[in-house]
Amino acid sequence: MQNINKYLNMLLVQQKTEILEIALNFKLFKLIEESINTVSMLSSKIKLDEHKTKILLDSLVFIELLEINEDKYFNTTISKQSFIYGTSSYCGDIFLHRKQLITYGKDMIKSILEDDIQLENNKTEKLWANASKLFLKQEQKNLISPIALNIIKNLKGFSSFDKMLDLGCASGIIGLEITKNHPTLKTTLFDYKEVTNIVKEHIKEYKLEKRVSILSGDIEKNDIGKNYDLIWCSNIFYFLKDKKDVIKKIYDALNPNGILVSCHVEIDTKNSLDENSFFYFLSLNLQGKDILKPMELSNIFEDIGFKSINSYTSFDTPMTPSQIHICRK
Ligand SMILES: C[S@@+](CC[C@H](N)C(=O)[O-])C[C@H]1O[C@@H](n2cnc3c(N)ncnc32)[C@H](O)[C@@H]1O
Repeated sequence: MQNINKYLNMLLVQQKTEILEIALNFKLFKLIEESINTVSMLSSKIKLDEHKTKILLDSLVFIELLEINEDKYFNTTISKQSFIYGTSSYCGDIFLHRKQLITYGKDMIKSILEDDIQLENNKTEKLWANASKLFLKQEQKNLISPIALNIIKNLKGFSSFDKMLDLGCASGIIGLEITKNHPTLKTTLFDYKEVTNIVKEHIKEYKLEKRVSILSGDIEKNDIGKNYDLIWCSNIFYFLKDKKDVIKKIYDALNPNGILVSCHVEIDTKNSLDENSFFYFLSLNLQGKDILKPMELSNIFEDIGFKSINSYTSFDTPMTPSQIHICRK
């Protein structure tokens, strides 16, 4: 008889995520970095009894976020890099937000058994605007921009690009980081109005008011500008009713030889390597938003008329691998 440990072990993941959430909310890694790093010191600082504090710390050792040496706890390289509250590379809110999404997703999953639950559209814009202030800003700055920069700096002709568009920019940080890394590039950041109100603040933070402007609206209904040498477009196609229409709009907005870089999660339901992606997108999928199938985008890019399409998988994108398509007009 085969054992069922694979399925029983799935239940343990929840304990680990709860522990990390508690540690982040206590700003525990910051305290440890400040040498408040014994059970008794931490217990009095976070006002938790010593027995429970020790359990919390030992749990974090098991998930490799802390190390113990004699009676002192120390941050590991990864917790130093990503979980010390207040540092510029802090990614704690990304974890907390995604945990919240997954928890919210549990209700969606129940819709398999119940009537349809749908997100209202006007709420969606507000949700993206709020996410753009904090977690998406952190995620774009620390996790996606380095990948985007690496792709874009290596594009032939990058130094002579004049105009770029970041379509569905959310916090706008990806477009801002690309602009910051080019001496003269002029950039348009496009998203819903409620979202671009937040983007304005980020343009000021980067002091790029002279080179970066905003266009607001609905990608499917409104003008996205023209004469772009480069269009960056990541993680937006899942939300569109007619992808082909929008991709044609992108094509028309590019200069001859202009480049579209598309970065999205594509899921092959028959490929076990896509298991995490499938489950991450499960609640969105249940809300009626299509997951992208392999080849779906590249077929559209080809149909629309892109001359060359260079595609590969990036395993560095947060949580799930993404398919990168570099398409030249
Ligand atoms: C998942 S976020 C991706 C943000 C960013 N491109 C990234 O990769 O981090 C999706 C963004 O697309 C925007 N978006 C989705 N559908 C849109 C539409 N129809 N019109 C304008 N913006 C849209 C959302 O407001 C949100 O900011």
